[in-house]
Amino acid sequence: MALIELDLAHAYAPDPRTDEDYALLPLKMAFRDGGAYALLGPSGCGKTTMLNIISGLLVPSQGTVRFDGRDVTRESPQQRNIAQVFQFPVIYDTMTVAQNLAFPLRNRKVPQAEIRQRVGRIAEMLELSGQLDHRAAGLSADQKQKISLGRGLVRSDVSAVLFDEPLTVIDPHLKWQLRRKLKQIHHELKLTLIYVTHDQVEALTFADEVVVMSRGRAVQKGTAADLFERPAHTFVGHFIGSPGMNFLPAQAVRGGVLVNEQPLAFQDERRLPEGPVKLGIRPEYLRLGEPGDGRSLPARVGRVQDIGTHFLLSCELGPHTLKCRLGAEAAPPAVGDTVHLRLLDAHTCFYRDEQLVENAT
Ligand SMILES: Nc1ncnc2c1ncn2[C@@H]1O[C@H](COP(=O)(O)OP(=O)(O)OP(=O)(O)O)[C@@H](O)[C@H]1O
Repeated sequence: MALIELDLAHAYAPDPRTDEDYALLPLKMAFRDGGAYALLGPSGCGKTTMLNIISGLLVPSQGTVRFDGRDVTRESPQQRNIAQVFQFPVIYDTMTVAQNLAFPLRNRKVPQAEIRQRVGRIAEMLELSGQLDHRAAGLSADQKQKISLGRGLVRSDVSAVLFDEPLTVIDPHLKWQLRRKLKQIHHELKLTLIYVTHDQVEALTFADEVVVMSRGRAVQKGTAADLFERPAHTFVGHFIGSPGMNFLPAQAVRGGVLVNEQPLAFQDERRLPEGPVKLGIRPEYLRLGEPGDGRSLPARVGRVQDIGTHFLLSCELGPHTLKCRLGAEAAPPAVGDTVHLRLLDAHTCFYRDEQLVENAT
């Protein structure tokens, strides 16, 4: 396994007459030895490009890739000792499950006893022990993809295992189980895993740290809590959470902020640079407050959805909509009511030029 360091950018077709059209904007990033990471973002944001640069399937148009300090930028996946699992199963139908799992080890001339032991362990972890002697041809797409996952994980000497949306073909129920299983396997085998997905639940359940990407830019790398509590960019606020963070234009003034011309007081001491800001608050951190408490914003309830465990209110504040998640224990307000939405201080974030403004407290 290896510490992986990227200091690079990539353009597929650099155009010398204009600025290069970057699929990956200049970035510096490290993946620690033994960590579980996810690259998360919408279609076309550059996830696969980054993964292919890490694996060696793609050479970046500028910069370097280092494994444990060694420059591997021009080395192949084999030279880098990378295992990869793709969206669709890559297995040999004529071989048995055991032979498929053993294949990467045989290729490396691993002793027979060790192959047996390692294949047995991986099969057990992925609940494939009962099918080891079955021919892969007769198995379902789910089972075949499990074998692909097993082949990716079977070697203990790899620098990293890279997964590109590996659960796409998997049935939703099994997907949930496999996600947890992968996390458990990571815990036991301590391999460096990097996992590409556009599904935030998948990324957040699997990874210790998630790299959120948007339009070729890695906008934040952090734990699930970092991304939820302190999105570094408004994109992360929108993208993470269901629904995402609410944003309101505001004006930072001495001693507080103005929203819709209304002063809003915070109990903790905020010292924001004065001027226009965007206020960000997650639906989970809005409560029903009292009129005139100086900490709440009046809004009109536009919609109430009963989600079972909670109510989701859509409240209108002038031209803006604020989503508010309320516990199901109390009766929710009715559509058309005026409510006073109280913002929980510690969970309120401020943005300037879409970037988080850190509080000087
Ligand atoms: N071989 C290629 N040649 C030219 N442009 C490419 C090539 N592969 C990807 N791109 C472009 O680079 C950008 C990033 O693509 P990439 O496949 O890395 O995104 P992604 O986040 O993995 O998307 P998806 O989730 O749809 O796979 C996109 O604009 C894409 O059109």
